[in-house]
Amino acid sequence: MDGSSETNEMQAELDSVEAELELVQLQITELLQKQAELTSRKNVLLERLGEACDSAQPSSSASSTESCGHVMSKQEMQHYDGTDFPWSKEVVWNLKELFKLSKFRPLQLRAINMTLSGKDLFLVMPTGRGKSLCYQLPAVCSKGFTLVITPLVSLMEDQIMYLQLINVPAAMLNASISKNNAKAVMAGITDPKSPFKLLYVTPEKIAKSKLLMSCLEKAYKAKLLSRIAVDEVHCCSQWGHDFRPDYKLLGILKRQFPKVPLLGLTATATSSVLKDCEKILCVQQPITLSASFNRTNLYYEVRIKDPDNEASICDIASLIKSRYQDQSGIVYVFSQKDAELVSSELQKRDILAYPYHANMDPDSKSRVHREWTANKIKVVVATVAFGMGIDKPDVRFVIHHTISKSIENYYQESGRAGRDDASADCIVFFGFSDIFRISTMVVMENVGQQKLLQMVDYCQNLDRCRRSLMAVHFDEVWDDEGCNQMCDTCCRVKDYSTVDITEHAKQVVQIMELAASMDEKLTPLKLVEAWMGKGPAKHRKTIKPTTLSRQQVEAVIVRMLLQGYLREDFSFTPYTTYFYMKLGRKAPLLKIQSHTLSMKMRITDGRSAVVRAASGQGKAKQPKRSVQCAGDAPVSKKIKTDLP
Ligand SMILES: Nc1ncnc2c1ncn2[C@H]1C[C@H](O)[C@@H](COP(=O)(O)OP(=O)(O)OP(=O)(O)O)O1
Repeated sequence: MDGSSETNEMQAELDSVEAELELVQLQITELLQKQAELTSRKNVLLERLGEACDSAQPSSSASSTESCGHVMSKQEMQHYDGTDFPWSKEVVWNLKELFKLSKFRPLQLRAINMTLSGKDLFLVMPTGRGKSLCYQLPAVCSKGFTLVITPLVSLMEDQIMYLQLINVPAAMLNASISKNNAKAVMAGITDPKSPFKLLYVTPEKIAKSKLLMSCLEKAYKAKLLSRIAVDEVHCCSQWGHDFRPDYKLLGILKRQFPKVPLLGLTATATSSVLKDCEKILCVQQPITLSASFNRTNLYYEVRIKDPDNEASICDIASLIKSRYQDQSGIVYVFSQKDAELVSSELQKRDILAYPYHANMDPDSKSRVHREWTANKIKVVVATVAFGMGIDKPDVRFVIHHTISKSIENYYQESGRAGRDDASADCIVFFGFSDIFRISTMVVMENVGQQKLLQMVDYCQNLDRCRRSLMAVHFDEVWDDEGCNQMCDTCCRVKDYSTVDITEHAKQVVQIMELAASMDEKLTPLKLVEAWMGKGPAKHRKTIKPTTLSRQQVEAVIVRMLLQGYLREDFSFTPYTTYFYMKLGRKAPLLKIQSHTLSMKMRITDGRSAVVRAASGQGKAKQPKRSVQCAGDAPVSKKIKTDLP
């Protein structure tokens, strides 16, 4: 054997050893990932178990209290649920006489007593549970005024309207108010008689107005600045789902006014997001109060979306007409165009539906909002622009025509339902092509893809309680019992089985490799077609068309995407973002003989019935349609989506 062939042989062996090592590494990574997931679940369960066994804690369901740095004992916590503080009489009086409320909801009194005691606090409470009261009521019971940082002008306006109604003086500073008005408000900040109890400002104002900061400085010295409330506090963190750059500068408040208690409020922050907010806002050892996110009165359901747009709207229309006749609801859509289209299609089917999106003029928007609130309009077909500040108590359904971009977003959007604590339904229509429409939109967002895939995972799941899937995202554990059959998976008879999809997945890999060998990129639609033997002839040469149905084909592709056997690949032009499929980091594992991949699949044709009425309103029991999900087309970046 000459030297060069020996070298070639060694090189070949080295390549093969390296390839094998890479596979081993992948397997190790996969196992480590699994280990981390299980360990974290174990820890959460242990903690919950400990709480449940702790007889000193009478209620284990509704709340938990932590403090970063020091841990507050349960007794100490409970102390703040009491009514023997110097301000308690005034607090209770105002609750009843001013706010016209009969009693506190879970954690409200604790939060109010803590902030009135001067503690820095993060209050994590589901949307619609009454966070605002936790700073509005203390504001009324304190000298001077409370500074409230709010991201949206519309939110401020709503709050001020409400406060005026109950005779609580409040003011706001934002770009939309007149110069004279702004001047009067600035003067009020330093007025010892405090003409307002709450001052609402945008984070931009804090970041940009030196005059405002100097007025606040004077108010601080005169002890007129009683409290700082930062609404939607998760906007501080890039890890939150709604990062806003101006929030990052709010650390100045605690640096300039260290003695003023700060209250951060959010409906969606995880503990890591809160840790980040703590640093950004320069608060030391804040107490975190978290109310349970479990909205027990909401029924969660996922339906497969018809790939034909008109048919999908038709499905929604018949759902509304059969289940929610004369009831109030929201249909969330992906784009402004969808809002116009879906609402007009619903109107054609005799449903009083109107669109709402960011591109409408302010008058039309507020008219739709007003008339819907007054029940003159039954359904608002909206983009996510219809979000913060929507506080209609009797919303009986929130239907998503397109999936949300994350579980957190979904939780918040669907959470507009059932604020009056009566039953309400939250239904998502899950379509294959929608995944990629949204994917191109969130591609530039930090962890945007990851969050979208979590949402997809939620939708594709067949066997786990939807509540428990959501709970993970809020560091909570809600078991199936806690669901009380208030989601479709807990209601449905078991109509799925675990199917070995290894061979199918290998076929997909083969198609991808064939396309790569032809220097061709495949969109999800082209991949589906090639696998089903419908694409261009060149794709069909070596690969036998699959025997799976289109719905199953799409399900396998989604599974492979979720599990890392496939991944997204984007290509950008100034006007458009194209989405292609690529082999994922786990694809080489399929070359190993012993490696298998499985997934849960429906054993019926998808027509299994939901066995229980949805929300106690005589609904549900609707058979699931057996539909096929469409593939994709490259998505234009110019689609107006109102994504935040
Ligand atoms: N103790 C209470 N009893 C009855 N209703 C209450 C109570 N506290 C608040 N509410 C009502 C007032 C509002 O109509 C509704 C929602 O309150 P709100 O403070 O706007 O919620 P929130 O701030 O937690 O929601 P979001 O996250 O959407 O801003 O609940």
